[in-house]
Amino acid sequence: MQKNQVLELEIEDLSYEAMGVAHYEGITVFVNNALPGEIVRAKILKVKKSFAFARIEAIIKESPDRITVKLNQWVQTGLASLAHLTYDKQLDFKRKQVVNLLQKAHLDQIKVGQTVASPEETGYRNKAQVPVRRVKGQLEIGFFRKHSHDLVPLDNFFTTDPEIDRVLLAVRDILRKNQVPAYDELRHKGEVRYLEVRRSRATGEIMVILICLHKDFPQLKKVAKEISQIRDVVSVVLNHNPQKTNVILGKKDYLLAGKAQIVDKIGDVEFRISPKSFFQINSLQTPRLYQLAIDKANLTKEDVVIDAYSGIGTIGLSVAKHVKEVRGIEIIDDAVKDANNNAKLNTINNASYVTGKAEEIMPQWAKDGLKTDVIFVDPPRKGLTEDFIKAAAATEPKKIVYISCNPATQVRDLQMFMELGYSFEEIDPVDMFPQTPHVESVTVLERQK
Ligand SMILES: C[S@@+](CC[C@H](N)C(=O)[O-])C[C@H]1O[C@@H](n2cnc3c(N)ncnc32)[C@H](O)[C@@H]1O
Repeated sequence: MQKNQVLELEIEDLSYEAMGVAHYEGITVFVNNALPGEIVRAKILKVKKSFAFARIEAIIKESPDRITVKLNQWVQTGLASLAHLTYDKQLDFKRKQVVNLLQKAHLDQIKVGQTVASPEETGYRNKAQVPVRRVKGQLEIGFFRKHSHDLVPLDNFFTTDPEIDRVLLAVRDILRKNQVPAYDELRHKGEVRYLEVRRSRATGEIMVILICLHKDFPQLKKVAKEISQIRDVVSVVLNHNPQKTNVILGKKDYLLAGKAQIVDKIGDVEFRISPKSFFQINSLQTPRLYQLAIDKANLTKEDVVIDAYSGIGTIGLSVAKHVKEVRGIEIIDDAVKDANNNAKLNTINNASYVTGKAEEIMPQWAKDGLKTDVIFVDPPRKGLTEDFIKAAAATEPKKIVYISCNPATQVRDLQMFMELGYSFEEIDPVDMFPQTPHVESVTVLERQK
């Protein structure tokens, strides 16, 4: 097989990154935008030892599950790389990810529920973070083409709340009008690197964050004032990122206009959200995810609960009214301050949060003899560490509720809990990210007597 060769391929499967999978002369070929059951003519873009990447030149036989996507760029950029598949089949694809992982781990007896559909299939995101670059002489916002830093200009972000799109475009036009230079990555020059916009579904409040190379530039005051006049914008913040790096956010935030936080709600609990706070991005699906976890945990008024990887306290504060006490652990100090303030804001007196690494605090608590009834974990994609898992098991909770945004690390961690005397019967996938291949999943581990 050679680069630029054109081959006829039969697509057998979808990879976990939503690429069509075919085989040719013992080599696995990943074909962008192709669906199982399709026969395509594809051009080879890159060849490695045992796999290759290809692009569709023509679809010879089309899948009945393919739908026409209004803007090809949504799929090309990875913004919505599953948008060409019907929503029902997207849900099946996510369930199958979990089934395959369990099979690989020889856990075929575990039941996998149907993926819980999102109430909204598009326009569900409460936050957008988009690059700003100069394209053909003009400041543009958009998304990078997959595996590159070429900006594809966009004015409709499809999975984002349309009210956020409205503000993104208004800010883009203000930057253009005031001739603010976009960031130039090659020369490490210019001003605005990214735009972030967050919107509360509950209150309609909008926060705009300009992520900039310098913390000041000549047009900044005027630009901030004009942005603050866009309808529903209540907070304008500058995040200063002077580094030559792919990391989006810098360390420092400066309030330019309005308030430092916006208020959102999950169920009946209010949350103040700061620029850097992690907040689940699918506003309507989040309460369903938490309710599922709460129902599965069968909480009682006597329970002492740990909320590990707690962010601004969303899970712990949502369960506080069902239990005796909640203790949270989170690594980002600002998020911990927000969590404790959010407890006060909602007059929740039985929840408190501490700053630290969950894998260090948990062993300490275990050593101090803490007895807990239920531990909720909601770690980042890399999952839990061995130290955390051992310490969690050593505190002997009756149940461990594991919410995960990466079923691969979740299944790995569940196997370790099994070795330590815990078992589980079922995993429930929940679709928090329609049109993308991301899978969220929930399971409850129970201690064996
Ligand atoms: C997937 S988020 C979940 C946040 C929260 N439970 C929610 O649903 O909004 C994971 C959180 O874990 C935090 N985190 C990452 N590594 C951590 C660690 N080693 N110890 C404690 N928290 C950590 C992150 O800062 C982030 O807030």
